[in-house]
Amino acid sequence: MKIGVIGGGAWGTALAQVAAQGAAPVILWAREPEVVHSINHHHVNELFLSSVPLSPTITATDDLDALRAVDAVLVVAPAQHVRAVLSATDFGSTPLVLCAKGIEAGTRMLVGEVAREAQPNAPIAVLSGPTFAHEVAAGLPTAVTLACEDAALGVALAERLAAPTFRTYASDDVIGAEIGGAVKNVLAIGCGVVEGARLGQNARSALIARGFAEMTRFGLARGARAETMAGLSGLGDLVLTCSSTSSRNFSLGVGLGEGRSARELLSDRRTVAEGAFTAPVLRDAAAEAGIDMPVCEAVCALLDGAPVGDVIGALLSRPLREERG
Ligand SMILES: NC(=O)c1ccc[n+]([C@@H]2O[C@H](COP(=O)([O-])OP(=O)(O)OC[C@H]3O[C@@H](n4cnc5c(N)ncnc54)[C@H](O)[C@@H]3O)[C@@H](O)[C@H]2O)c1
Ligand SMILES: O=P(O)(O)OC[C@H](O)CO
Repeated sequence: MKIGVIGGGAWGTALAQVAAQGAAPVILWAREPEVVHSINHHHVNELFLSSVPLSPTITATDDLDALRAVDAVLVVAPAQHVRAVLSATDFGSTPLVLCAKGIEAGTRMLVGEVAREAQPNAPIAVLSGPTFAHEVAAGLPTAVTLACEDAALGVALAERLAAPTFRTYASDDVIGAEIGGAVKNVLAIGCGVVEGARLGQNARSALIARGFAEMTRFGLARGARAETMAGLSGLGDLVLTCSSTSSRNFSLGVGLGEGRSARELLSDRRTVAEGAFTAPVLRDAAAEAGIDMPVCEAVCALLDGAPVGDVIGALLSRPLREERG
């Protein structure tokens, strides 16, 4: 199975490296000419993942049509750009493995829904889990969920993408895998705020647990399974992303907690913090569906510039309730 990758950011590059194990040829589309040049001439992605030498069997291109000849395409553009890249060419019935974590602004669609609209003939799978790109590219042990409604295709993709240090777990819960990845980015911003404002480890754990309850409520309402929310692509990724400044979302939250503005923190950055885009979309989708998501609402308020003390005070002064659900 020849693999193509859309997106030459850190994650697309790391996944290309995984797919190139055993000297398999991989073709990667990158938007930035300097990324194409750096990979083809120096076997490294200087711009987004300079820490790891890449397999010489990875070829970069600026021509999306070059990916029409592969057997499966990993879609690793940021969530807000997936529609544009998938609308630029016709992938026919080539399977698309969606690796972005977010919800599209405006439509409130998950990336899978966007992909089905843009490429109606392509079977869809989702790859998600606790995966810092630099660790995966360095060959550190990692496990992910590979969700696909077509069980046979899911197993084939899981086997093709597995590597000695990259373990894939097949699932048929596509929506659950997507929702975990999208929601954890928003919660990671909240945990970063707790860190930046020095609110303590107790507060961070409380936020992870209550945030997980929100993620699960939202997931179940959209048809996800509880076991998926508690798995690699849900709780697993939530814990990772809420624990480390290696996370761009957590780091954004740290900056907010230190009193800097989202506008300042997000200006001029080349790398993506998906949670900043997903947070208001998630808040609105939850409100429309009558799903209580106070932590996500708090993150939106912080992104909008509300003082940390006011937002935390409002969260803590909510009426006491049972923990259940
Ligand atoms: N980095 C990780 O550790 C990691 C791990 C798992 C999932 N992800 C997810 O993968 C997706 C991509 O993140 P990343 O970390 O590879 O990106 P990145 O932050 O390393 O790089 C930014 C990417 O955005 C692309 N981009 C910017 N503007 C664009 C546009 N107008 N159209 C198309 N592409 C554009 C750039 O070309 C580049 O590929 C995100 O949804 C992220 O949540 C990232
Ligand atoms: O750096 P972040 O916050 O985008 O997180 C990267 C991955 O999603 C972690 O699994």
